[in-house]
Amino acid sequence: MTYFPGISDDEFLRGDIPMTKQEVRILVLNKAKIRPTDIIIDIGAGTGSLSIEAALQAPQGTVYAIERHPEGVDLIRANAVKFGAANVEVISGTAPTALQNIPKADAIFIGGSGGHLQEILKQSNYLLKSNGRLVITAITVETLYEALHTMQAKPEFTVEAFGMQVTRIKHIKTSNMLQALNPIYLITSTKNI
Ligand SMILES: C[S@@+](CC[C@H](N)C(=O)[O-])C[C@H]1O[C@@H](n2cnc3c(N)ncnc32)[C@H](O)[C@@H]1O
Repeated sequence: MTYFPGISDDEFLRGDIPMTKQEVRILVLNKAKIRPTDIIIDIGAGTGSLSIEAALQAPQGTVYAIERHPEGVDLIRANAVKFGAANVEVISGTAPTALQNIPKADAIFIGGSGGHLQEILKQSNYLLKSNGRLVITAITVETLYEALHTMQAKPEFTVEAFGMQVTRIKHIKTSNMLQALNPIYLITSTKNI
Protein backbone atom coordinates (compact mmCIF):
# COMPACT_ATOMS: atom_id res chain seq x y z
CA MET A 1 0.00 0.00 0.00
CA THR A 2 1.40 3.40 -0.98
CA TYR A 3 1.66 6.06 1.71
CA PHE A 4 -0.08 9.27 0.68
CA PRO A 5 1.39 12.37 2.38
CA GLY A 6 -1.63 14.68 1.85
CA ILE A 7 0.19 17.96 2.43
CA SER A 8 -1.98 21.09 2.24
CA ASP A 9 -0.89 24.01 0.03
CA ASP A 10 -0.23 26.33 2.97
CA GLU A 11 2.34 23.94 4.43
CA PHE A 12 4.66 24.44 1.45
CA LEU A 13 7.06 27.38 1.23
CA ARG A 14 5.76 29.53 -1.63
CA GLY A 15 6.91 32.60 -3.48
CA ASP A 16 5.52 34.02 -6.70
CA ILE A 17 5.78 30.68 -8.50
CA PRO A 18 2.40 29.13 -9.41
CA MET A 19 1.70 25.95 -7.45
CA THR A 20 -0.30 22.89 -8.49
CA LYS A 21 -3.16 22.88 -5.97
CA GLN A 22 -3.61 20.00 -3.53
CA GLU A 23 -6.84 18.72 -5.11
CA VAL A 24 -5.04 18.55 -8.47
CA ARG A 25 -1.93 16.89 -6.99
CA ILE A 26 -4.11 14.15 -5.52
CA LEU A 27 -5.41 13.24 -8.98
CA VAL A 28 -2.06 13.63 -10.76
CA LEU A 29 -0.38 11.31 -8.25
CA ASN A 30 -3.23 8.82 -8.47
CA LYS A 31 -3.13 8.78 -12.29
CA ALA A 32 0.65 8.35 -12.18
CA LYS A 33 0.20 5.16 -10.07
CA ILE A 34 3.35 5.87 -8.04
CA ARG A 35 5.09 2.83 -6.52
CA PRO A 36 7.72 2.92 -3.73
CA THR A 37 10.72 2.31 -6.05
CA ASP A 38 9.64 4.51 -8.97
CA ILE A 39 11.89 6.86 -10.90
CA ILE A 40 9.90 10.04 -11.58
CA ILE A 41 10.62 13.15 -13.66
CA ASP A 42 8.74 16.38 -12.86
CA ILE A 43 9.14 18.86 -15.73
CA GLY A 44 8.32 22.41 -14.61
CA ALA A 45 8.46 21.49 -10.94
CA GLY A 46 7.61 25.03 -9.72
CA THR A 47 7.56 25.07 -5.92
CA GLY A 48 8.22 21.33 -5.76
CA SER A 49 4.88 20.50 -4.17
CA LEU A 50 4.14 17.71 -6.65
CA SER A 51 7.75 16.48 -6.71
CA ILE A 52 7.83 16.24 -2.93
CA GLU A 53 4.55 14.37 -2.56
CA ALA A 54 5.71 12.00 -5.31
CA ALA A 55 9.06 11.53 -3.57
CA LEU A 56 7.36 10.67 -0.27
CA GLN A 57 5.28 8.07 -2.12
CA ALA A 58 8.44 6.62 -3.70
CA PRO A 59 10.89 6.52 -0.77
CA GLN A 60 13.14 3.98 -2.51
CA GLY A 61 12.95 5.83 -5.83
CA THR A 62 14.10 9.22 -7.08
CA VAL A 63 12.28 12.31 -8.33
CA TYR A 64 14.14 14.49 -10.83
CA ALA A 65 12.60 17.96 -10.39
CA ILE A 66 13.36 20.18 -13.38
CA GLU A 67 12.73 23.89 -13.07
CA ARG A 68 14.01 26.84 -15.11
CA HIS A 69 13.11 29.65 -12.70
CA PRO A 70 15.80 30.31 -10.04
CA GLU A 71 13.20 31.17 -7.37
CA GLY A 72 11.47 27.85 -8.06
CA VAL A 73 14.75 25.95 -7.81
CA ASP A 74 15.39 27.47 -4.36
CA LEU A 75 11.81 26.70 -3.25
CA ILE A 76 12.01 23.07 -4.39
CA ARG A 77 15.26 22.61 -2.43
CA ALA A 78 13.82 24.31 0.67
CA ASN A 79 10.56 22.33 0.51
CA ALA A 80 12.44 19.06 0.03
CA VAL A 81 14.39 19.79 3.23
CA LYS A 82 11.22 20.86 5.10
CA PHE A 83 9.42 17.61 4.28
CA GLY A 84 12.44 15.30 4.51
CA ALA A 85 12.28 14.28 0.85
CA ALA A 86 15.96 13.45 0.41
CA ASN A 87 15.22 11.57 -2.81
CA VAL A 88 14.39 14.75 -4.78
CA GLU A 89 17.17 15.67 -7.22
CA VAL A 90 16.72 19.29 -8.29
CA ILE A 91 17.86 20.15 -11.80
CA SER A 92 18.10 23.85 -12.59
CA GLY A 93 17.48 24.27 -16.31
CA THR A 94 15.04 24.33 -19.18
CA ALA A 95 13.49 21.22 -20.69
CA PRO A 96 14.09 19.52 -23.07
CA THR A 97 17.82 20.40 -22.77
CA ALA A 98 17.75 19.74 -19.03
CA LEU A 99 16.44 16.21 -19.66
CA GLN A 100 19.83 15.01 -20.87
CA ASN A 101 21.56 12.47 -18.60
CA ILE A 102 18.36 11.59 -16.72
CA PRO A 103 17.61 7.85 -16.40
CA LYS A 104 14.50 6.24 -17.83
CA ALA A 105 11.43 6.84 -15.71
CA ASP A 106 8.29 5.06 -14.50
CA ALA A 107 6.32 8.30 -14.37
CA ILE A 108 6.75 11.74 -15.92
CA PHE A 109 4.80 14.89 -15.04
CA ILE A 110 4.67 17.89 -17.35
CA GLY A 111 3.47 20.96 -15.44
CA GLY A 112 5.18 23.59 -17.59
CA SER A 113 6.76 23.54 -21.03
CA GLY A 114 7.39 27.18 -21.94
CA GLY A 115 6.70 26.73 -25.65
CA HIS A 116 8.73 23.51 -25.95
CA LEU A 117 5.90 21.01 -25.58
CA GLN A 118 6.58 19.05 -28.79
CA GLU A 119 10.27 18.50 -28.01
CA ILE A 120 9.46 17.69 -24.37
CA LEU A 121 6.84 15.12 -25.43
CA LYS A 122 9.33 13.54 -27.85
CA GLN A 123 12.00 13.29 -25.14
CA SER A 124 9.44 12.05 -22.57
CA ASN A 125 8.39 9.28 -24.96
CA TYR A 126 12.03 8.22 -25.18
CA LEU A 127 12.57 8.45 -21.39
CA LEU A 128 9.42 6.59 -20.35
CA LYS A 129 9.84 2.90 -19.48
CA SER A 130 7.44 0.26 -20.69
CA ASN A 131 4.12 0.65 -18.80
CA GLY A 132 5.26 4.14 -17.77
CA ARG A 133 2.74 6.91 -17.13
CA LEU A 134 2.95 10.46 -18.50
CA VAL A 135 0.64 12.98 -16.80
CA ILE A 136 0.33 16.42 -18.38
CA THR A 137 -1.51 19.25 -16.61
CA ALA A 138 -2.90 21.86 -19.00
CA ILE A 139 -4.24 25.27 -18.05
CA THR A 140 -4.54 26.60 -21.61
CA VAL A 141 -6.66 25.43 -24.52
CA GLU A 142 -3.53 25.30 -26.66
CA THR A 143 -1.66 22.95 -24.31
CA LEU A 144 -4.74 20.75 -23.92
CA TYR A 145 -5.21 20.48 -27.68
CA GLU A 146 -1.54 19.96 -28.48
CA ALA A 147 -1.03 17.35 -25.77
CA LEU A 148 -4.17 15.41 -26.70
CA HIS A 149 -3.55 15.61 -30.43
CA THR A 150 0.09 14.53 -30.11
CA MET A 151 -0.40 11.69 -27.63
CA GLN A 152 -3.50 10.25 -29.34
CA ALA A 153 -1.49 9.99 -32.58
CA LYS A 154 1.01 7.62 -30.92
CA PRO A 155 -0.25 4.02 -31.20
CA GLU A 156 2.00 2.84 -28.35
CA PHE A 157 0.05 4.96 -25.81
CA THR A 158 -3.37 4.65 -24.21
CA VAL A 159 -4.64 8.17 -23.54
CA GLU A 160 -7.32 9.43 -21.19
CA ALA A 161 -8.18 13.00 -20.28
CA PHE A 162 -10.52 14.98 -18.11
CA GLY A 163 -11.09 18.50 -16.87
CA MET A 164 -11.62 19.46 -13.27
CA GLN A 165 -13.03 22.48 -11.53
CA VAL A 166 -12.68 22.62 -7.78
CA THR A 167 -14.57 24.92 -5.47
CA ARG A 168 -13.11 25.20 -2.01
CA ILE A 169 -15.27 26.18 0.93
CA LYS A 170 -13.71 28.68 3.30
CA HIS A 171 -15.20 29.38 6.67
CA ILE A 172 -15.23 33.17 7.25
CA LYS A 173 -16.82 34.42 10.47
CA THR A 174 -20.35 33.02 10.30
CA SER A 175 -20.45 32.08 6.61
CA ASN A 176 -18.95 29.49 4.28
CA MET A 177 -17.48 31.22 1.26
CA LEU A 178 -17.27 29.43 -2.11
CA GLN A 179 -13.81 29.85 -3.65
CA ALA A 180 -13.36 28.56 -7.20
CA LEU A 181 -9.92 27.41 -8.34
CA ASN A 182 -8.90 27.78 -11.99
CA PRO A 183 -10.08 24.95 -14.26
CA ILE A 184 -7.35 22.49 -15.24
CA TYR A 185 -7.13 19.47 -17.57
CA LEU A 186 -5.21 16.24 -16.97
CA ILE A 187 -4.01 14.16 -19.91
CA THR A 188 -2.67 10.76 -18.86
CA SER A 189 -0.83 8.57 -21.36
CA THR A 190 0.27 5.02 -20.52
CA LYS A 191 3.00 3.42 -22.62
CA ASN A 192 1.92 -0.03 -23.73
CA ILE A 193 5.22 -1.31 -25.10
C1 LIG B 1 2.35 25.67 -13.06
S1 LIG B 1 4.01 25.74 -12.56
C2 LIG B 1 4.23 24.12 -11.90
C3 LIG B 1 3.80 24.01 -10.49
C4 LIG B 1 4.38 22.81 -9.78
N1 LIG B 1 3.84 21.55 -10.25
C5 LIG B 1 4.13 22.95 -8.29
O1 LIG B 1 3.52 22.07 -7.71
O2 LIG B 1 4.55 23.95 -7.71
C6 LIG B 1 4.90 25.59 -14.07
C7 LIG B 1 6.41 25.73 -13.92
O3 LIG B 1 7.04 25.27 -15.10
C8 LIG B 1 8.24 25.99 -15.28
N2 LIG B 1 8.63 25.80 -16.68
C9 LIG B 1 7.96 26.21 -17.79
N3 LIG B 1 8.59 25.76 -18.89
C10 LIG B 1 9.67 25.04 -18.47
C11 LIG B 1 10.69 24.33 -19.16
N4 LIG B 1 10.72 24.23 -20.50
N5 LIG B 1 11.66 23.72 -18.42
C12 LIG B 1 11.65 23.81 -17.06
N6 LIG B 1 10.71 24.48 -16.36
C13 LIG B 1 9.72 25.08 -17.07
C14 LIG B 1 7.85 27.41 -14.87
O4 LIG B 1 8.99 28.17 -14.49
C15 LIG B 1 6.89 27.15 -13.70
O5 LIG B 1 7.58 27.21 -12.46
